[in-house]
Amino acid sequence: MTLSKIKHVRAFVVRGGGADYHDQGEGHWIDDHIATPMSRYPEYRQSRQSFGINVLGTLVVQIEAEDGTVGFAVTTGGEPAAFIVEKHLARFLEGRDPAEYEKIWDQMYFSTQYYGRKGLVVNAISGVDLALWDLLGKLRQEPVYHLLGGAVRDELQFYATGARPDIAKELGFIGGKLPLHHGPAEGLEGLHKNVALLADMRSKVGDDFWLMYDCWMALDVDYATRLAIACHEHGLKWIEEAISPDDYWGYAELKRNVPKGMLVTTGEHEATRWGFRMLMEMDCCDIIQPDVGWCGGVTELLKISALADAKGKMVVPHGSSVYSYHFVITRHNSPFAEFLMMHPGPTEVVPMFSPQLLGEPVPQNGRLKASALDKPGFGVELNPEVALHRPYTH
Ligand SMILES: C[C@H](O)[C@H](O)CC(=O)C(=O)O
Ligand SMILES: [Mg+2]
Repeated sequence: MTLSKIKHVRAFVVRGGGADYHDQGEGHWIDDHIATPMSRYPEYRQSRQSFGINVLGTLVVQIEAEDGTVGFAVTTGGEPAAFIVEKHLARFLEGRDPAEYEKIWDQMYFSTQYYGRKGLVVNAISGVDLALWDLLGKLRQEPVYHLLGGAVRDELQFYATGARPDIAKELGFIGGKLPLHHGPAEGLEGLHKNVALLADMRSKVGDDFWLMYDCWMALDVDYATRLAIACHEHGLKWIEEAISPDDYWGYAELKRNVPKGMLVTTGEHEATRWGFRMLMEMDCCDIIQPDVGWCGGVTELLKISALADAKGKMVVPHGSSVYSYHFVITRHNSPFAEFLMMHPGPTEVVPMFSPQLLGEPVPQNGRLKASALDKPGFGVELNPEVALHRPYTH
């Protein structure tokens, strides 16, 4: 059966939250003195927006078929990614059958390899790939998770990322991941503050609730090792993205150094089967955390996940909202999912990519039924009240 062919690909930029979840207003927990690789400069320590974490904004990719059906997806990458989609990637889709996602991915990746491979270019490729899967689901009138093989369990269970794991526990999540506030440049005093915050949270949530630290690439192996050892008595379940994603050797060392039972996780800034192969073959971590909108999209995540399965590694995607939900429900080696708490407090559950998506499901009591995903494609629509800007055409 041939599907309606792809007529047009369009790329837009949107500001204000959504897929670029760091693009939030003042006073949001996600921009409150969180340790980063830039924390070594005092002027960029208090706010990540001060060094430009939110400069790009959200990329929206729309793919329209000849019968008028439109698939779309959101990711980060903003205007430069919109340029890449319109001026370079669109040619590999227009006039083609949407079911040819393998060939389309291959052509997008290898045609950009001389300036791409990771980062922004792979974000752009991911955005196109996700929009293509959304279109495919809408044309076939099936949710993406059906196209990926169907659910292997009835519901998803989530841990929550945010500044208030104690509230996340009350809301029914299985664990809470805190942002690390102080990096190596804040010395022993900062290290003690990091440990004290975890100890305080542990006293609030009790022994059985998972607590994790997200270090957002801010540390070095020595500091991360000391942090892990000091946090062990407070039951830190995992230490996430402790060092630079380029330092595979450092991750391998950290994994050897952390106390027995503590997990090392990373991968949200890694991309493609080759990047994740490196993480796995160098034994860098226990859980890989590809972001579905950054690692190459669903087409590439299927390959990454198969590799991880064969190596006995869990795949727990970073954020990614519906793009993660439709994937995680189909895989045994993805036993739970992340929910990023985008409420400024964060004291309430609000949709992760709010306000950009309509119909974006949220966990109830830390869980989401597979049936909540039972709509064609990824099951969401673009909020018509969000202002779209199309900087380039082709
Ligand atoms: C909280 C982290 O610093 C970051 O903003 C999100 C992240 O890395 C995660 O959810 O994982
Ligand atoms: Mg993280």
